[in-house]
Amino acid sequence: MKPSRREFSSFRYAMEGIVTSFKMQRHVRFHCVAAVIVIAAAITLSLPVRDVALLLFVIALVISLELVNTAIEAVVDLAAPEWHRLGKIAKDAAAGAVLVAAIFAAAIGILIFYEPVMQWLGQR
Ligand SMILES: Nc1ncnc2c1ncn2[C@@H]1O[C@H](COP(=O)(O)OP(=O)(O)OP(=O)(O)O)[C@@H](O)[C@H]1O
Repeated sequence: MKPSRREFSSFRYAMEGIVTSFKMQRHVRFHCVAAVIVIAAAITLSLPVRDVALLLFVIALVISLELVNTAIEAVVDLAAPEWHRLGKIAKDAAAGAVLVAAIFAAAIGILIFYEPVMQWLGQR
């Protein structure tokens, strides 16, 4: 079935959201660069498919939460340009969600990469 014009527009708007977030937020850029490095390292070290799948999952989780964080920041700035207690709660909680995902993603990365990296260093 051919995608309709409406579906194509939704996809284009979603892509615009990703690109805008990438341009606006240095944390999004940082996590995208980190993701490319992690994927390149996983390919170089020929990690098992399940490990690569888990890495792709946590990368998607962190970057998705970064995009949600951008959305919440924009909505708060629109609704409460001046300081507001609820605006602070919304922005801090959204940033906290990214932080929690990033910490667990780093922990998963260490667990997955530790042994292959040690083996690789031992061969040199
Ligand atoms: N309208 C507001 N009302 C209350 N507190 C706010 C408001 N705007 C920002 N803050 C506080 O300032 C912090 C930083 O907000 P800001 O919008 O500058 O995002 P940021 O964390 O600097 O993100 P980035 O650097 O990715 O733009 C928030 O986490 C929140 O604690």
